[in-house]
Amino acid sequence: MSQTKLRIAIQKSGRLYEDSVKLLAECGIDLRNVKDRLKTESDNFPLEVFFLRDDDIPQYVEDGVADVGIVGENVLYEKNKQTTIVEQLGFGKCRLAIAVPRGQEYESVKALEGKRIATSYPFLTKQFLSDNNVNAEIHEISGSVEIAPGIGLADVVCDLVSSGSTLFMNGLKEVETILQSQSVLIKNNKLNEAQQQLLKKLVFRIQAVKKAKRTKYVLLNAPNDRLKEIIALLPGMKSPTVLPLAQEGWSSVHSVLSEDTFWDIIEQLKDKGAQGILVVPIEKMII
Ligand SMILES: Nc1ncnc2c1ncn2[C@@H]1O[C@H](COP(=O)(O)OP(=O)(O)OP(=O)(O)O)[C@@H](O)[C@H]1O
Ligand SMILES: O=P(O)(O)OC[C@H]1O[C@H](OP(=O)(O)OP(=O)(O)O)[C@H](O)[C@@H]1O
Ligand SMILES: [Mg+2]
Repeated sequence: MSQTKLRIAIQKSGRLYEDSVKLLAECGIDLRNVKDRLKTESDNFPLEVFFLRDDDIPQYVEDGVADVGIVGENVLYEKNKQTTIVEQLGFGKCRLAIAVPRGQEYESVKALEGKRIATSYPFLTKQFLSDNNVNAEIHEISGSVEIAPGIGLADVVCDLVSSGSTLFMNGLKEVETILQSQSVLIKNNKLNEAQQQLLKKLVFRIQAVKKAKRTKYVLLNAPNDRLKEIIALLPGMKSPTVLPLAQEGWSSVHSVLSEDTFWDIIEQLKDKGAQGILVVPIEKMII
């Protein structure tokens, strides 16, 4: 009997391609010949990879042509297919927003009444308008949305924004955020037992990579007479490791710190007499 493989759909090229392939690599999954291929597989994990347009990924996962997929929440909610989010992946962060010409006054969503809105996200735009009881005309276009007001195609746009520089360059200002988005791993709703087991393995690895990215390994030298205070500042995975230094009266302390509290704790450690603080990245973190 042939071995079950998990089939994953990722973007063929574009904003999510590199991060998706990198994530698989960080999970220790080697892919054969990625370049210019529409399909490939791994030699060291039972995984087949399909490279697709991101717009098609939710449909393929709903249909079970692919078991799982990596796609932006913006596309996932726009396509409105029956799939389940398994894990947020933290890349491709952007927002879907409404923008109007910079010189135009805008007080509330009512200002959109009767306007022509250019967007590649008709479903989400319609939903936003109807939630706000606004009637407007939607013009669906597949790209270069931000130039629409400048060429007389529309009065307003609803498109993805990250740094805001595309809006700025086209003389537009952001007035409403419809959705905050990042890439997510989605799954088909009817995976069999074998597929679910493989997905569990993949998610376990993804979570270990994600945790490691949020944490740092810290090594420092502490004077023994302040060791207690220094240890009290450090969480560690269970508790910090303490080893005697060759120089009497000093210890080496090792711990794991989360990115959120990192700088704050480092400052306090210095105040308490810690020296020679080394901060090292962690590749994987399994708790
Ligand atoms: N400026 C941005 N910053 C961060 N993430 C973004 C940005 N623009 C888009 N994204 C995210 O990346 C995804 C892919 O964007 P991209 O521009 O590559 O899409 P596309 O041109 O529709 O690609 P495809 O050819 O696969 O249809 C978007 O759906 C969104 O989730
Ligand atoms: O706020 P910013 O940082 O300027 O990013 C926003 C732009 O990024 C995306 O397009 P992309 O550059 O991916 O090109 P595309 O039009 O080919 O999708 C999006 O459609 C916006 O146009
Ligand atoms: Mg697309």
